[in-house]
Amino acid sequence: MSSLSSLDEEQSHLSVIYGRLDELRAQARDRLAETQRSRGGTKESLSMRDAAAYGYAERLAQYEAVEQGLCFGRLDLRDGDRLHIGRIGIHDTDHPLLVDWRAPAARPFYVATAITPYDVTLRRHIRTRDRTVVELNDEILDLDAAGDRNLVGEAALITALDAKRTGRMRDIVETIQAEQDRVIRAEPGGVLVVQGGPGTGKTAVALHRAAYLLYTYREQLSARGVLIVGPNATFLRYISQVLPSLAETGVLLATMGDLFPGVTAHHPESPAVAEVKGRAAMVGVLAEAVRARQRVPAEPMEIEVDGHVLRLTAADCEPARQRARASGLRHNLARPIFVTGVLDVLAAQVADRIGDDPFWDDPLGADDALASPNVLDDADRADIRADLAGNPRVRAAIDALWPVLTPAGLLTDFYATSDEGSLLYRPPGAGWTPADVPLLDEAAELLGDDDRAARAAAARDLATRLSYAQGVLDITAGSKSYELEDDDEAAIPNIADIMQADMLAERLSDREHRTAAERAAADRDWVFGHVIVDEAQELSPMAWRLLMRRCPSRSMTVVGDLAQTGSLGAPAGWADVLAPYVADRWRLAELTVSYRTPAEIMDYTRDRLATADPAIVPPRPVRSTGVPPWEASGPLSDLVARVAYEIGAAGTGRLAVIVPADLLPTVAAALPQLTSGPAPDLEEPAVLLTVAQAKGLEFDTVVVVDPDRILADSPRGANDLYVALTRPTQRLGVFSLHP
Ligand SMILES: Nc1ncnc2c1ncn2[C@@H]1O[C@H](COP(=O)(O)OP(=O)(O)OP(=O)(O)O)[C@@H](O)[C@H]1O
Repeated sequence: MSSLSSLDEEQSHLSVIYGRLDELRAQARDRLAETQRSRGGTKESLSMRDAAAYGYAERLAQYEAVEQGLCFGRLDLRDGDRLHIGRIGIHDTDHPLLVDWRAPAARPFYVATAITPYDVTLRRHIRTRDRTVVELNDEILDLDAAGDRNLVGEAALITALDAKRTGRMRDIVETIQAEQDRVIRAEPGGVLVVQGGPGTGKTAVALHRAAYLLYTYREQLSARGVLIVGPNATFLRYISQVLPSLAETGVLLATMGDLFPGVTAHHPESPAVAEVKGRAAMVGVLAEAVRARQRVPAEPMEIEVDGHVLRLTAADCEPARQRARASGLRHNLARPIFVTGVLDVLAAQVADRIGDDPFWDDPLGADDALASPNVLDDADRADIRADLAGNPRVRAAIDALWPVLTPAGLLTDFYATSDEGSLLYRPPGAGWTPADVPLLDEAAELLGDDDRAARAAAARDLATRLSYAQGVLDITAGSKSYELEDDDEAAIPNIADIMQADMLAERLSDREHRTAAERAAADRDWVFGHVIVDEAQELSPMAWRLLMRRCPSRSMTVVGDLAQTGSLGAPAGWADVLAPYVADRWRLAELTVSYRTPAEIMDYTRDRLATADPAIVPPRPVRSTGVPPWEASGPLSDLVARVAYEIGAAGTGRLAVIVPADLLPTVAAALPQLTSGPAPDLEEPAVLLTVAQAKGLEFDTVVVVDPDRILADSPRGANDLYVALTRPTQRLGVFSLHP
């Protein structure tokens, strides 16, 4: 396709673009160095300088990240204009050298067809290696040349799809297809559901959408950040490098287990337990658990104060409890109302005793007023209440009735006091699981923030920073007396001269430098500008509640495939998920073409699942390899030999063996060359995974072990097998183990 003169022409333009990139890089580097060198100034100017340094460093990182494949396309327009499309926008002094793929002007590169050419006469895909143009692919967009296929940049697409996998997902900016582009560039408002079968590019689209939204709505979104939720840590590692531009501006990649700050929730648990924890009914169960911890004494409580016994009965405390509950405040915030009520009861008992005037109805003379049986005034009563409030025994009694509760404390106690035979029973001290996170979040909502622990932690943090800052100042002051004996040198400002310890401590807190994502990760009350949920079919109703709390604007992109649902108790349809939050005000976009899995594997998958679940209809494949899947059966030794052969055939590509969860130890022992474990390194040549671990991933070659067992292992067995069979990009083997 590429003639020498076109190659030369593109090469010279590419060299100009890289030349400009080098200039920009040098500028950013110089400015960063300059900023780092400058010293002194007010607290504000120091913090502005830090922010500027951070910006330059970020820009430099971005320039580094686009070194490979900087420019990948060209559009020739009807009016004679020519646009080069690339990973970032680059301008010369007066005109654009390269248009960012996210800019509106770049859009025709992805959507123009011969039928709807958007004024494009030629679309060129430019393939480069390092800084050299190696191949051009041109499409003339005129109607006569249009075939029946509607793939944009087919040659470049097929090259990308055929490429060997590396264990990391790659960006698709060079070959985004029109149906994908529509999702990527859709308006951010409201909930957009993207439904598509395996390999239709849902994850790729979700990530590119995040990049697009941050580019286009930077003002609104970079302050609040974008949350991307994925199914597990391995998957997040797999996608984390796709778009370096995402790292710049506050995208938080997280699993559900990461979404309760301060809690690490990656402990495993059975799907059946996770299902129960995920039910919507847990909202009422937890609310009841909180009410059950708002007590009145079952038996009268006796509290000894200063040698006298005070009594609290259920009848004494009930009005206080009712008043506190009726306030509508959350548990910890309503507590002071209860405390006040109980202290009133106790103070009245004390006042009755010590203020009792035994002669109140027995006048001593003309000026002994016959008014009240009690000689105490309001100030006396206030003192009594204050004394009682500070009394440890009174405090303990109140704590027993209406304790301050933390989400973790409540949930631990709730599990430990559940029926031992029930799925929810768990002794204290067991680790948190991902399904606990929405419950912790729900508990936090019910309890109201008692932020004493957070405030104490902040105070401790400040104290540490202060002492560190003081240490820095002491060291520099000490070094001054050693090194700077000469008066002139002593005039050079030292850090101790320009900064007080508290100022330095504040700078060390790094507040201004934290991106929205970093701040969001530490703050349960953070509200994101946009939330993207990948593998959304797996989320429980409780998980949805948490996510909706993080996104009250409901600016969300929900990406998934109901046919790949593995979790028990997951929704039957997107309407079920969304109705409680947005009624029917959500949009659906469908992706219909599978870019990952070749026709031979898709045909096999459809036939294999036809009886297990005829409702599963694999998406239309975009290419074929000519290599049909193989089936075999035999003892473990045969599997070992088969896998060894496939590892050889995969060459530099990646291979995965996917097994039912309970077979993992046996197969791992027989095939030690496979990497396995809770967080396997996908960049290794060959890995061993369960179906749950393989979700969302892909490999050049996949061997699925014991498909019948995968089918039988779970009520969602057909969906699990569908996931397993659709992971390969090139070769599939299916092996049934016989003893
Ligand atoms: N337009 C495209 N150009 C090049 N590659 C693409 C394109 N769209 C998707 N792909 C590739 O197809 C593969 C599948 O994409 P992705 O993992 O995003 O699919 P998915 O729909 O999320 O799949 P699953 O449901 O199985 O998780 C990836 O390798 C991705 O890079």
